Amino acid sequence: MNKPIIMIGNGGHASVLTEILLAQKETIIGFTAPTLEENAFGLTYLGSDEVIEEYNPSDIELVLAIGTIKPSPLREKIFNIFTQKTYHFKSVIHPSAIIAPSVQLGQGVQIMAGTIIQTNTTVADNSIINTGALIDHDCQIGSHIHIAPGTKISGSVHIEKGTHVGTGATIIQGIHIGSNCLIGAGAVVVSNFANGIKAVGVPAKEV
Ligand SMILES: CC(=O)SCCNC(=O)CCNC(=O)[C@H](O)C(C)(C)COP(=O)(O)OP(=O)(O)OC[C@H]1O[C@@H](n2cnc3c(N)ncnc32)[C@H](O)[C@@H]1OP(=O)(O)O
Repeated sequence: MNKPIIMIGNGGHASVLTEILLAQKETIIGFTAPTLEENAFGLTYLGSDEVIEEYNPSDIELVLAIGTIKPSPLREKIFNIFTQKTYHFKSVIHPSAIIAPSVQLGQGVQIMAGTIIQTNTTVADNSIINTGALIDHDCQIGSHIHIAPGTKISGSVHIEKGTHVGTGATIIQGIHIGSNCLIGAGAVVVSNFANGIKAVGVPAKEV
């Protein structure tokens, strides 16, 4: 039997994940947030993140439900704090996602509706592949990455940890993008980018 879940976060991204989990008949104990908040699905407010430690790591699973719009250390920090304490982050995968059998997924990945992930691609821990994103063959998507809605990533692209690829961006084949980069919405990436770069436009240029 699946373990009951605690959601960390209560924004729009949390709502999308909650709806997937409820449709999959998962049991959600409640959610954590810094302060008492209403929840769109009537989930119970448990308190701030520290309350999680009242639960035995072997009795529950966590879902990191905080969304991001740019590189942010927060998701990585929370993931590391709780995995070091032996808590496990559940992956959330929408049933409409098409994921090739050879794809390797890390812990706590979130694969939203309408995504396609092709042969031999890897998606490492705690990354979000958001609604309708396409990732073709042999890509390496690092940990703590957000591939925003509608992004198109061609074959053999390597993206390092913590990078945000903005809504509707396109990346041609074989590109390497370093860690903690911000690729703007709608950008067309045709050249490599080093760590920490912000790039926008068609073709994408560093800004
Ligand atoms: C389910 C979800 O919602 S997930 C969320 C997904 N969201 C995203 O992926 C958002 C990605 N973010 C973006 O594209 C942002 O516009 C950013 C990060 C590239 C720029 O944001 P900021 O740093 O705040 O820049 P700001 O909005 O002040 O604009 C600065 C300039 O860049 C331009 N600009 C901003 N974004 C882009 C873009 N994506 N492409 C080209 N130009 C851009 C602006 O027009 C402005 O130009 P100007 O100086 O000539 O007027």
